Amino acid sequence: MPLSPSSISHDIPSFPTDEILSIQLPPNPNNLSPSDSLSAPESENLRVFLRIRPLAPNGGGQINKQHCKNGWPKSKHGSREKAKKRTEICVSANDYKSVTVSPPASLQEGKRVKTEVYGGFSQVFSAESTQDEVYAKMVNPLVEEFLRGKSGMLAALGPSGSGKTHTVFGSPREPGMIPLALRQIFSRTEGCETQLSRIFYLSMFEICSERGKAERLIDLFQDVGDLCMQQSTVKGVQEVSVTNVLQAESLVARGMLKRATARTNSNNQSSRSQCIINIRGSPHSAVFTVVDLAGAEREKRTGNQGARLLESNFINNTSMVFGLCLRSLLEHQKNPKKPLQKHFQNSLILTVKSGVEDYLDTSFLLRQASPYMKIKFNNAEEPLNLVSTKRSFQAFPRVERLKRTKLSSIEAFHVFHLALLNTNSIPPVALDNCVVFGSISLGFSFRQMKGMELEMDVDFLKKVVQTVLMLLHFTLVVLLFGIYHGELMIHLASFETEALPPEIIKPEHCSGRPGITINSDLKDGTSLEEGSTELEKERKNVIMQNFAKAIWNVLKQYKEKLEVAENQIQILNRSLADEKERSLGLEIELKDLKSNLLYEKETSLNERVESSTNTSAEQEGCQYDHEVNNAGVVNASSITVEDFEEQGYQQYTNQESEAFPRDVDIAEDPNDEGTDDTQFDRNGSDSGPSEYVVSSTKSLIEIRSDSCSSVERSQLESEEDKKRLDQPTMPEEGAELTPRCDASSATKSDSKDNSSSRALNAERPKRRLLPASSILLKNISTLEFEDEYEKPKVKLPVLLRLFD
Ligand SMILES: Nc1ncnc2c1ncn2[C@@H]1O[C@H](COP(=O)(O)OP(=O)(O)OP(=O)(O)O)[C@@H](O)[C@H]1O
Repeated sequence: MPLSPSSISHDIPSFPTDEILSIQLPPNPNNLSPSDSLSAPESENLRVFLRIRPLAPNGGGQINKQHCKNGWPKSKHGSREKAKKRTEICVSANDYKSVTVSPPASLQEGKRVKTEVYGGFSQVFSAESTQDEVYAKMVNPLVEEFLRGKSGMLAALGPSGSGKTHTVFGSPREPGMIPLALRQIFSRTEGCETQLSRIFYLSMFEICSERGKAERLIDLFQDVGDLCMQQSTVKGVQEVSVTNVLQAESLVARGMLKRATARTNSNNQSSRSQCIINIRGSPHSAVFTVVDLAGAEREKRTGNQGARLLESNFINNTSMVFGLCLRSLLEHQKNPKKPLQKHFQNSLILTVKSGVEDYLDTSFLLRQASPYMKIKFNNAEEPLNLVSTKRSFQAFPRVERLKRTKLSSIEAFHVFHLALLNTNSIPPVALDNCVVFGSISLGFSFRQMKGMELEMDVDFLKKVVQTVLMLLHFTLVVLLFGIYHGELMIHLASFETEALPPEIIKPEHCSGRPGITINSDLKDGTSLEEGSTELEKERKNVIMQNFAKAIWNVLKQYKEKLEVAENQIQILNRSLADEKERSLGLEIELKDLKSNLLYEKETSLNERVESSTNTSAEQEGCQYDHEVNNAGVVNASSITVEDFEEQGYQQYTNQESEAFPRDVDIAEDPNDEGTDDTQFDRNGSDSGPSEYVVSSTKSLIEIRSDSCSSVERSQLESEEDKKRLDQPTMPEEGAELTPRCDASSATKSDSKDNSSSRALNAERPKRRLLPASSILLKNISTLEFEDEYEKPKVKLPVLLRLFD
């Protein structure tokens, strides 16, 4: 049973892109920090402290008896009520981790503001807490880390007059975090043997607004004019070396004197700038940074106008952008696969005022900042010397350049994080104006978009792989291998390793990546690099192996399919040869049938002609006793129907009657010669058909034919003849022919026979024979035929169609 082409299976599997892409790979060592490869990262939240400023005897920080220069005069209306309010508080510590914020009664009624509890702080410092307590719990760990070589940062954030500056710098009676830290630093190094180990470098500068239009960077230790910012780096900041705590404290005090402050309705000595202080151990050691941010202000509260108002706008903008940056870090928490790497010990101190008048400021800050506690970092242990390496870099790339560079999200966060935390160069830039922060934020969005681009690339690649393979199968497997393992990997690699700013290049960023080198003096970094390179090699091997396996499976499947297809082709070839043989046989059969048909036609025509000849003879008065003894086969190949029709029936009839034996017997009873029912009376040789009177009531002509005759054709012809017979000129049955020929005359005229009849027939036009032949055909059609080719005749149309 030959297989039909439709039965061939076409379910060739598509390229297993999904299988390949779902291959589980070991983690990329490039994405791991050195500590990751050694031990599980220690996750840690951003430490957020809260300090509640006590109520001032005169009403918090609003101690003005005389209104400030650039502020609206305070309204004296309702001062009694306000004095009463000053004794009320809006925030109180529940325990060392949470506070309750209660709105004033007036707000509770009108605006349905509810009491809120904020928890999760690293430590809540109540209004009664002292500077030492705050230092001990908040700054002491940072300083300890700093002395062990790990950088750290503390930033103070809060509304104006909430005690940021008081906390950071303090007063001579209540020294703040900086003086206390300096004391601790120098006290710990007193026992050191070498002088060098007791030298520390201090720098202090501020970023303030210049009439609300631009930012100014001012070195607070030296009068060297405004600092400039090059490639997002503050250039020209002077580091002053100090060898004892007194030097350091006096230096800081001098800087504080220089810092821009102004009296506002909220604070007698309100800071008008962001102030950054760096303490560095040695040229190649960690940095401890403290940031005293300018507090957000409410115009209504401060009553600022003019230059103060412009300052307020600047301060509020920077505070807002700082908050946005922290929120970006928060957003990053949603991606559990890419935790933030923390290279610095960092803390945030929130300061709030506890007065009921300050409810809005306090509530707003806590609402805004409490989520910051959820910011998580993975502790990334940093080699001691790395800080110094970082320190040696002078240029931090411009923000514009960041937009062009390709970084993974994690690296983008490194940029931001370092911008936030690396106070050697970044915070001055990061905090100086909203544009810089905004740009960093934009840069981050750009990174996220790049991440999307990567996903799109993978999806697109999948589609391309599937589509192209459907068309080109094997040939493109190799090419796709190149695309997948070459371009995609290259893309990923470039995505990850596109030039990082040198300042933030860390061993975990650089190891094993081409084009990025680590400072050769980093012994730890070098070993890490080697280990990481090996890991990456191993990872690449796994990728290659898995990919090769997938390709191998595909090729195997295709080979099987190919074998099946080849078998099917062989089967089809065999069945095709059989069909050809069959068709050849049928062709031969058809030829035979054609020749038989032709012969039959000729036979029938001959009979017609003979009949007509007999009729003519009878018409001439001669009664024929026509007996044909010859039997034979017509050589059909020498005759065609067309020739026959062209040359006339008669001619062929005559020739055939002589040349070929006939298979047709027209038997007539010799005894009935004289009384033959078929009598032809003839008036003369020239008599036309109109003169014939045929008596055919007892026509006993028997025609036996061995050869087949086309029934259909006979029927058609008989129909034509019928029409002719039905013509009114036809004689009726029983009608007698006149003149009548008797049998004797017919016998006599037998000698004349053929020659004379031939001559007559040759002259006689074709039409004149028709009535007689029609009669004959009519009779023939009523006779029974023994037709051995009956069956092939039925099949003829089918065969003919086959050879069309
Ligand atoms: N914990 C505290 N104990 C006693 N007095 C405090 C405390 N905190 C702040 N003060 C006092 O409150 C006043 C305002 O404090 P401070 O100047 O530090 O506020 P600030 O947050 O820095 O304001 P700004 O943002 O306007 O600079 C100061 O006179 C300060 O002495």
